[in-house]
Amino acid sequence: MRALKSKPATGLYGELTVPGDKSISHRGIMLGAISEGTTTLTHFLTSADCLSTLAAFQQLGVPIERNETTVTVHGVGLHGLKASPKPLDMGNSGTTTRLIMGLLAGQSFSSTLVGDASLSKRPMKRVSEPLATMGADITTTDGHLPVTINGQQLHAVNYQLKVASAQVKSALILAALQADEPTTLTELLPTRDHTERMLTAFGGEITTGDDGLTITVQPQPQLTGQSMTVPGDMSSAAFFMVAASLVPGSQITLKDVGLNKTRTGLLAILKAMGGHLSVESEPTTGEPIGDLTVQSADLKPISIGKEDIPAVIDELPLVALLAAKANGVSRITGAEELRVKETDRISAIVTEFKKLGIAIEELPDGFVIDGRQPWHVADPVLDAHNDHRIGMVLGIAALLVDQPLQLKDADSVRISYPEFFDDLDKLL
Ligand SMILES: O=C(O)C1=C[C@@H](OP(=O)(O)O)[C@@H](O)[C@H](O)C1
Ligand SMILES: C=C(OP(=O)(O)O)C(=O)O
Repeated sequence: MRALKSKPATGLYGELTVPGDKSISHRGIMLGAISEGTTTLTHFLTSADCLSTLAAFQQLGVPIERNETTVTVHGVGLHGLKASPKPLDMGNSGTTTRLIMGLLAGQSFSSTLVGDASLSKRPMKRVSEPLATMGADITTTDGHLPVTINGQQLHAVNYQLKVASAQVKSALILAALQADEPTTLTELLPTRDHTERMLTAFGGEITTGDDGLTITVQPQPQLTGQSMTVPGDMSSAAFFMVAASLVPGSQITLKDVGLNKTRTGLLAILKAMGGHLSVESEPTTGEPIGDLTVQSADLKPISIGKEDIPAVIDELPLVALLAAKANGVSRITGAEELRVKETDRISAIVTEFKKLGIAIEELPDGFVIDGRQPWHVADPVLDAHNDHRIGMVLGIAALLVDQPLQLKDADSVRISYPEFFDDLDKLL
């Protein structure tokens, strides 16, 4: 149990560089592993999820060294991975699991994937079924982990994705690299495109059509190791953007944050709600980055739906918190994917926000929140539900309450942001 900081006497103030992007750190290891030569990742995210990816690739025979946040991957090429003598432990990481399934489906050996209790409840058929259309031989346990993958020669497909998911898309891209012919994938909505951008940087041939939805992958590329600095994680910066917006008297600057437009839904939402936010982008050759300055503001309510969700999927608990302080009724719909994250995030947010007396109504695919109702703490013991993002949003919510609150499972922040509470203290 952790005692949370309650309402501060003054606002949040100062500058902060948040840790590296989780999605990009995972992909850096994976693409580095299947490239020829050395890949160096600077500002790598050393959270539990990314360390699960690092350990899994070491077990697949890839030499990888880490010195604090610098990781060196000695690539073995697309055909150089080796069977692991024991099951590969995915820990809590959905991204590691789904992407590695696509990669291992085309290898010349068999693999077994296991994970923790939360990950073992999350759906895996969304990946095994489309991979099966490419000839993959994957057995799940009732659609879940443990999963066994018997590597096969894969063949190309023309596939329409059934869920708006960058993890499913990326699994199919990694499988398509090993197919016999070019593969075409069509997304339902644009989702984060780090795999496409990074694959291009490593020498792969992948194109996205003018519709932004149709992706063509050329098979059997010669990938070459790269050196890259991982941008700050927008999904981590988001906690402090929301804290600074809501705690009166705040002004903070978050340095070198990734500004890929498939990830910046929260910036658009905060602006539409009347937030005080300025963005100073920096010129780059790779992923766009910039500095974000946020000041506190009085917020208006917002309505967001299906099309808005992918660019803000991991920040939706924070959108709910913004809504809980806005001067009207907000509606968040089309977000049923939240029910299959580390916990059912819709149910967890509703349960925990009700403990703070927030007027929140649960919908099958989101929430309705009336920010005009004053908060009244009904239960001071909050629960992260073993979910890093729920734990962190509750850590920010506590700053809006002037009585002591406790947090159960606070340690879950190690999954994506081990230094979260220390970094929050720096700004307080
Ligand atoms: O591809 C990725 O790196 C991720 C994709 C998203 O998941 P879905 O693909 O399930 O939407 C996101 O929620 C997750 O944190 C990271
Ligand atoms: C859903 C998340 O991650 P993953 O799917 O990789 O477990 C997340 O980080 O919020």
